[in-house]
Amino acid sequence: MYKVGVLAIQGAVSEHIACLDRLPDVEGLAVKTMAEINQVDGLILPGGESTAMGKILGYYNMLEPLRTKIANGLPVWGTCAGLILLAKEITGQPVRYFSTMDITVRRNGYGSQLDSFETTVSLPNVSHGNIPLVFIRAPYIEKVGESVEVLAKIQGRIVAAAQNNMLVTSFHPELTTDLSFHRYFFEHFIQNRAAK
Ligand SMILES: NC(=O)CC[C@H](N)C(=O)O
Repeated sequence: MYKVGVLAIQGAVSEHIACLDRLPDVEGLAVKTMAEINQVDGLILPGGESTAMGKILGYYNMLEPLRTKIANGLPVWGTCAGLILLAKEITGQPVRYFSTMDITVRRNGYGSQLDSFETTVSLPNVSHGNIPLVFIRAPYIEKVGESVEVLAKIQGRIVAAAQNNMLVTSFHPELTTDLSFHRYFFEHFIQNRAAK
């Protein structure tokens, strides 16, 4: 049984856990402390509000130790606000959080009119069927470094990417019934890594 944590500070935590628990061999756990994070095989940074999560992580002195764990290879998947926490650059704002992934992200990148929308995409590398995507005040990735793999683009904008042990999506797979991205994170970032 693999343990996958969901950082339970704020945001869409229980939805991710429900998806993880539907995967064979996976137990989803809400994690709040470094002691709890040290027990898991992988970590999801959920959607929510990156500013609030960053402040609380700072308040509990978790930014540095968690950054070190991610830099040392902890498999991590940032959805939406979680993507912002991992980005090295955030357009128009000086504050950075873990700053481990070589991407430049634009917060609330779809503006007020298209604050939230849904679409579907075909990503043969991730799943055979069409994948439903839910965007909620979503960021998008403006620029990626050389060692970043772009996984998905919508309307010409990068919305999913990977680098080493890090996966990011600007949408919310945990708000759909489709498990493609949860399975992809588990199989490619956690299970394969453990087998190496
Ligand atoms: N759904 C989300 O996670 C939204 C992210 C939020 N707009 C932020 O900037 O942190």
